[in-house]
Amino acid sequence: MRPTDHLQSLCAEDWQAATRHAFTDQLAAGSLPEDRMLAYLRQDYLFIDGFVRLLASAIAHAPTLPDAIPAAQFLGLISGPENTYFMRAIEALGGQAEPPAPAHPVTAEFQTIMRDAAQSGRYEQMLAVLVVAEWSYLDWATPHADKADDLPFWFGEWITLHSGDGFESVVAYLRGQLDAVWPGLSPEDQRAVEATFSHATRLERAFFDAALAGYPER
Ligand SMILES: Cc1ncc(CN)c(N)n1
Repeated sequence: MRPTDHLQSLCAEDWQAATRHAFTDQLAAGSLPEDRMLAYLRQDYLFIDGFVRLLASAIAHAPTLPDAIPAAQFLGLISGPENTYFMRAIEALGGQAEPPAPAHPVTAEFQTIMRDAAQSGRYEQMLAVLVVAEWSYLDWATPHADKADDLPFWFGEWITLHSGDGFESVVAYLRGQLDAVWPGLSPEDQRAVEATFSHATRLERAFFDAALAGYPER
């Protein structure tokens, strides 16, 4: 079994809940209330801030230039077309990206694990969070790809950004990096990757739970 399949199997229930979620089902059906999509995008824009820094750290820790290049190209996509999508969608939904929204507790926890992974100096820890973030989005978005063109752009482009050949190759690359480093890790470091992978998957599920509920005060 590939190491990344092993990691996913350890948190199968959270993975299933995160990738077959009512939030994304409603998004793909076009029935998600616009205020829920706006609130989600404002929280996710906070997530992207930490994600960009984490991806930059992974680029810095990749063992060779060929290992780093696909991540560097993906960073260009996030900071280019995806960033522009956030700007356009938040504005079209009647909101504003600046000043940033206050972070919901789930968003804050995500920011913490991304910062911890980025600052750990451990490539496999960075990859564990990156693989969950991109693979889980590919998994939920792919079954809805054929509906994207018929939806308002704030729903449709969010599906398109996370499906198709280009995004599949991003996920294949990230999984390939983690699969490649796994056999060289000590048992202790493998357990640490398992913990981070499961934590990140739990947070992906909780992020959609909170967005579906409209970020109620706790
Ligand atoms: C919380 C979360 N996880 C993953 C992704 C995919 N880039 C995202 N935009 N937001």
